[in-house]
Amino acid sequence: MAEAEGCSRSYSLKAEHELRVEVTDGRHVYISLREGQAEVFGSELILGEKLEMRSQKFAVYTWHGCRIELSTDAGALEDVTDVVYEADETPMVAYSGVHGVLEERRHSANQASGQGPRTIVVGPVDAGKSTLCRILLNYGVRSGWAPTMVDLDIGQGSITCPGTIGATPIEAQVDIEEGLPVEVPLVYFYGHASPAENPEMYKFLVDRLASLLDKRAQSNAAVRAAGMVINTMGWIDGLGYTLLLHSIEALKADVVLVVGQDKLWSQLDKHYRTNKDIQVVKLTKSGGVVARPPALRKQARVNRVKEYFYGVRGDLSPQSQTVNMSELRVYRAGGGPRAPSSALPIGSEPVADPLRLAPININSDLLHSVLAVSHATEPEQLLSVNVAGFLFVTTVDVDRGTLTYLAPCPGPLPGKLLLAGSLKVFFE
Ligand SMILES: Nc1ncnc2c1ncn2[C@@H]1O[C@H](COP(=O)(O)OP(=O)(O)OP(=O)(O)O)[C@@H](O)[C@H]1O
Repeated sequence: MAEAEGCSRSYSLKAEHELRVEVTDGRHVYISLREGQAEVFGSELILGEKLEMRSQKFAVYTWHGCRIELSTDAGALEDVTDVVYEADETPMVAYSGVHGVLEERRHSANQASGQGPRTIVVGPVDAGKSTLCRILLNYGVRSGWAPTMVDLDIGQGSITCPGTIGATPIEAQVDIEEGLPVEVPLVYFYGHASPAENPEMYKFLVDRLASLLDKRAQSNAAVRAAGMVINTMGWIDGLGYTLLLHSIEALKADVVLVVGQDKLWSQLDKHYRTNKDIQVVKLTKSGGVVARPPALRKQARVNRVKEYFYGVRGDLSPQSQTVNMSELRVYRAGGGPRAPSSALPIGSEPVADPLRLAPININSDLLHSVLAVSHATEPEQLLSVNVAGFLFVTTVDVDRGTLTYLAPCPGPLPGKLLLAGSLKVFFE
């Protein structure tokens, strides 16, 4: 049978327009800038360079007009994309205005050897928070800074595996094909997909991350002046709102960007009205943001774990290793009682201590779990020390007393202590 031929289509975009492309899951399309200038979420396209966009939902935006070509290896564009359309209304002018304000603050901080803007992006799910963070980070990089990206969204994990919070300096524009750089991020393992599982532990880890970032900023004037861009989770009601306030304060955010919900903006604006150090700004959500139903969100989590082990392009070779269970020491937080009943007032129930670490028996419950390998040398340090990497449990053989895991690279583990949560994913 003859192979299907590829196709290409050209799009001429007017100034301040964008081409929105939703690549079908599991498919890819190529984009290439043919004339003018354009960017994808703040990362500039290079004239003539052909980029492969896999399963991504993205927009090519132009400030002054451009010509873009979309092409396939085989078959029609419609076979690999859910939708492609041009939009003339975008919030990019407002986003660029925010960047202008952050720039002024960075320059003032630089001159005074002070702290640059610590910007936190908040809003409901599917508001375009991660996208706005990426645009602001890219604009910061293009202006010569290396701002710190902080990710508090444990559900998706834009820096590394889901179930974590972390930070990484952004020194170059975010790679359009690969996403955020994953080298040397500072990562803490929370281990669950929702902060509701153990809110005290979530707060503890945010505090820990914040204090390390403070230390880093204190010792480096350039890092301090460049500031931070902080991405948050989309849970903004009840406990979610309380955790959001905690994150704003722990990370000493002074610019709060609210995307996609007037109610949240109004709540935060009221809450910080008397605080002259915190500016709350309302921003419009882009009409291009693609909503993900819970099933797709779950699938995105699985894909993210898979990417950690196999790479975005599937070009990494994780190692499968089988070890005796006795060689591993796995702990979980939040297990044991806070105090024995006898020590509590009559009638009160012992409450589980959310930060207590307890060793766990290795059995089939751990199958398909993501485990964090800690840099900690003692179990007591497990929550306060960042993680070195992750393992994925593929087989537990209770009869033989062995456990088989996937690790990103061969050789001995960088640490002997492991942390487990409730995060499980299923992939072949
Ligand atoms: N202008 C746009 N055109 C096309 N796709 C877009 C545009 N803006 C954002 N998207 C896509 O919409 C999806 C959701 O956006 P994003 O991840 O930024 O939202 P979020 O608020 O961070 O989501 P979450 O609820 O997971 O926190 C992403 O796949 C993103 O690439």
